[in-house]
Amino acid sequence: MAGLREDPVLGIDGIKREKELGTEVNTKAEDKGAESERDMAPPPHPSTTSIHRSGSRPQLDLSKAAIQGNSEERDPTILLPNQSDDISSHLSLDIGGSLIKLVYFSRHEQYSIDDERKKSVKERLGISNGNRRNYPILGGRLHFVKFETHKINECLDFIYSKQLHRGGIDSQSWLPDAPPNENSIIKATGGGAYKYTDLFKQRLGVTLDKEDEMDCLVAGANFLLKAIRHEAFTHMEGQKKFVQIDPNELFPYLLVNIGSGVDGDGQFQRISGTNVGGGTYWGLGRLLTKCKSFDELLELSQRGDNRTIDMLVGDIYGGMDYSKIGLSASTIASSFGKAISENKELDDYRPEDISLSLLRMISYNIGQIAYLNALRFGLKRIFFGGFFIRGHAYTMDTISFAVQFWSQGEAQAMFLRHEGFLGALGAFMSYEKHGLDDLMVHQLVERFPMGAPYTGGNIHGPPLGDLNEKASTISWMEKFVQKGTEIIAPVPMAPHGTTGLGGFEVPSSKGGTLRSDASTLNIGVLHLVPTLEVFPLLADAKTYEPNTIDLTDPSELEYWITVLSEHLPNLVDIAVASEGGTDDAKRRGDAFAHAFSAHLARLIEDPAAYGKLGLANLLELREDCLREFQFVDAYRSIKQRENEASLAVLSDLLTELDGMSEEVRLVTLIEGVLAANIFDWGSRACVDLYHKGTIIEIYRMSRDKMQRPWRVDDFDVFKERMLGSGDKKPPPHKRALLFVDNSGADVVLGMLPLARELLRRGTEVVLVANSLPALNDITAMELPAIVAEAAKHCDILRSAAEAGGLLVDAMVSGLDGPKENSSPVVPLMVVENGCGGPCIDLRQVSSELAAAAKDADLIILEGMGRSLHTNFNARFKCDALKLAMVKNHRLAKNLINGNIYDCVCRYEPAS
Ligand SMILES: CC(C)(COP(=O)(O)O)[C@@H](O)C(=O)NCCC(=O)O
Ligand SMILES: [Mn+2]
Repeated sequence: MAGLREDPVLGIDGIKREKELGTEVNTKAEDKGAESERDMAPPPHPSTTSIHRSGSRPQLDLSKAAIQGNSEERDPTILLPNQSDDISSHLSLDIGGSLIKLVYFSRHEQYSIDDERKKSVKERLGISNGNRRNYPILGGRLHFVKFETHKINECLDFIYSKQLHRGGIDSQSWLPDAPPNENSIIKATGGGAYKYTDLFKQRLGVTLDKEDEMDCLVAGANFLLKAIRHEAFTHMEGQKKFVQIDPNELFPYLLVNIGSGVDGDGQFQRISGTNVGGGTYWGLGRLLTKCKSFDELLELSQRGDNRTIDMLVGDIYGGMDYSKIGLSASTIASSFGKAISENKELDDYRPEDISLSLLRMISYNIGQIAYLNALRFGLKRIFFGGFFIRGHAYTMDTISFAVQFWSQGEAQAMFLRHEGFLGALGAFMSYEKHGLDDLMVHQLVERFPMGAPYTGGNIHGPPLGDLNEKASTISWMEKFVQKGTEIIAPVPMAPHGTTGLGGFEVPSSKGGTLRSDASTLNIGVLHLVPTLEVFPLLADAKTYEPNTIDLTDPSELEYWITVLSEHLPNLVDIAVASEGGTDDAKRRGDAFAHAFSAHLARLIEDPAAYGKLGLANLLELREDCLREFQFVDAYRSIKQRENEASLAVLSDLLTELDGMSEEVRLVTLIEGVLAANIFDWGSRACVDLYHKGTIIEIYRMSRDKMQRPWRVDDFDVFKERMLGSGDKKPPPHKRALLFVDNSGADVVLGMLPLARELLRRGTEVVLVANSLPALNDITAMELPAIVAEAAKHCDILRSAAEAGGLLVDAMVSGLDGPKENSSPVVPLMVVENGCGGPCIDLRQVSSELAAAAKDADLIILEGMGRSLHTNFNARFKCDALKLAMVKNHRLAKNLINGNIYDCVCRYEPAS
C-alpha cells in the first residue's frame, strides 16, 4: 500500500472536488521496499499519452542553450547532458479553486570573471571538471508566484511576459515571437489543470500535463523539508519557532492537507480524510454570516467571542472546572451548544462570534483527527498545510493547541513556510531528470529581494512587466517603489494575547495576529547553487551555528535593526556616489533605501517573517538589496583609494618587520592585523573616525594604541605553536587559510604581511575572500591585483604568488635584488568563499574553498563579521586563530565585557 493510486481513499468524494478546502490525512502505514519514482508516477493522462516527454521541446536548440556557459569556467552549474529536460522544466502550476500557484526556474546570471585565477587554483588544488559532480540541474533560482484563479488571464500574461511557456526568457535559443510549439508541455496539478486545459492551449499553445495532486504535495513537502533549513515551524500562542529537521530523520511523518505521512521518498499512503474542513468553514460561514470571502470570514473571527454560542464546561458545571478529567471551565464542551437552549434566532448572534465558533470547531476537529491518525501510526510529527491555513496565525495556534491538548504534549503540529506551493513544487519535481532531489540543504540559498514578498508571499496583481528586468528605466523603478510601499504598508493587527492554556479555553484575545496571506507568507527566491559545500574543517557541522548573537531576542533585533537604519543615509550617499551621482543613481539610491527599510520594517513587525534570521543574514540582506538596485560595488572607489594608500607604505612596513627578531615580529604582525581592522566602513564609530584623519594617521594611531594584553588574548599559546619554546622548534603548518576582511590597510598592511610570514616559514597560504562585494571587504576578484602590486616590493610574496598561479607576467615588474629566501617555494593562492556579505556561514562555502580546506591545518578568521558576529563560537578540526577589533560598543560589552576598539586574539588548537 505504498502507492497512492492503489490506496483506498478514506476521504469523501467532496475532498477530491474541493481539495483545497478539504482535509486529507495521509501517512505511510507499512514499510515497503523502495519503489522507483517511475513506479510511483501516475499513468499519463489520456490527453498526453501521445506526447513523449523528452520530445516536449523539440524547438529548443540545446547546444545554443548552453551558450550562457560556453566557458567551462563560467557558471559551473550549467551542465549539458540533460539540458533539454532542464529547459523544459522551467515552469509548473498548481491551479486551485482560489489560487494559481506557479513555480518557475530561472538560470543564474553569468558572473564569472577571474577565470585565470580560478584555473590555477583548481589545478593546484586538484579540482578538475572531471571531479565535479555531474549535477543534472542548472544553477539558478526557483521563484514562487501566486495569482487569484479568477484572474487567470493575469497569470497567462505573466507566463507570456516571461516566456516561461517556452522554457524561460533566459533561454536564448529562440525569439519571443516564435510561433508557439504545439508540443510544449507544462506540468500542472490541481483541479484547474483539467478545467483550464483549453485556455492554456489557446492562449499559450501549451498542453498541461496533469500530475496527481497528492503525489505533488508529498513530493513538494519532501523536497522542502530536506532541502531548506528553516522550512518547518511550530506556532504556539502567537510565537513562530523554527524547527531544524535532520533530513535523515525526516520519515515517517504525517502530512495533513489542509496535505500525507511518508516513510521514504515517493512512499506514502493516504490514510484518512474528513469532509469537515476548510470548505465547511467557508461554506457554513458564508451561509451564517453573509461574508463574501474566506478572508473576510477569517478576519471576522478575530473580533469574535465564541462563549456566546459554544457550550463551555463552566456552563454545565456552574462556572466550575471539571477537574476530575482535567477540563477547565472555559473548555468547549459543545460547539454551538448554546444555540440549542437559548431561544435565539440567527440574527441574534454576532457574525464575529459565529465565525470564531466555527473556526474553533473545525480547527480543533482537524487537530484531533490528525492527532488520532498520528497515534494510529505512532507518528510524532504532524505537518499541516493547505488553503485553510495559509499562514494565518490564529488558525495555526488553534490547531497546535488541539494537537498539544489531545497528545498531552507528545505530538507537535508543524507548519511549512512554502506550504502554499507544495503542489506546484511537486509538479515541478515531476519533470524527469531535473535532479532537484539531489540538492542538499547547503546548496540552497534563500534570498529576499524586494520583489520576493510581491511575487512569493503576495497574491500577484497585474504583472509589472518583468521584475527581473533590471533596466533602470524611470517608470519601472517608480512603479516598483510604489508597489513596494504598498507591500509593506502596515497590516492591521489584532492585539497580542495568548491562546487558552487549559483545555479548549476561550482566549481573552486571539493570540498572534491575523494577517492576510500577503504579509504572512514571506518566501524568497530559492537560489540553487549546486557548488556550495559544507566547510570540511568544522568540528561538528551538525551543531554548528554561525551566528553569535541571538536575534530571536527582541532587544537584540531591535538594536541591530536600529544600527542598520541609522547607517542607511550614509550608505545611500556612498552607493549613489559610486555610480557617478547621476539622476538614475539617485533614484536607485532612493529605491534601495525604500526597499531595505521596508524589509527592516517587516522584520520589526514579524521577526520570523523570513525564517530564522541571524545578524549574518541581516547584513547580507542589505548587500542583496544594493545588488538588486544595481549597486554592484558601492565602496569601489573607497576601496581603491585605501588600497593605493596602503600599498604605498607596504615596503616600509616590510623593511621594518624584517629588522625584528622572530618573536617581536610575530607579535607585531598580529598587532598589525588587529590595528588595521579599524578600517571598517560598516561601523558607525569608525566612519565617524575617518572624518578626523587620513588613512595613515588613523592606522598609526590604531597601532600605537595596540598594547597587550588584548581583551581576549591567547597570543602566547599561538606563539608557542608557531615558534615553540626553548629549543623545541615545532613544524610549520602545512597550509593556512586566511579569511581576509577589509580592503586597504586591513588586507595590505595587516593580513598580507602575516601571510608573508607564514610563507617564509614554509606554510602554504590560501587567502580566502568574498565572492561578491560587501561593504569595503576585499573580494577574491580584487585580490590578485593587490598581491601582484605587493609582490613588486617583496620576493617572498612574488615567488609564492607565482607558485600559486596568481601572477600574470604583465602584472609584475620583477625585482632585481637578491632573493630574500632560498627555501622551496610554497604557494600563495586566492580562493573565493562563496559569500556576498560581511559575515560567513561555513555551512555554505564555495567548492573552491572546501577543496582548499582539505589540506589545511590552520585557519585564521579576521574581522568582526567573520570572527565575532559569526564563528566566534565555532570549533574546528584544525588550529584556529580569530582576530578582530571590536568596533561596536554593545558588542564589546556583551561579548567580551570590554570597550569599543578592544581586540580579540582567540586561538584554539585543533579540537
Ligand atoms: C559590518 C561589520 C560586521 C563589518 O566589520 P568587519 O568584519 O569589517 O570587521 C561591522 O562593521 C558591524 O557590525 N557594523 C555595525 C555595527 C556598528 O555600526 O557599530
Ligand atoms: Mn569587513
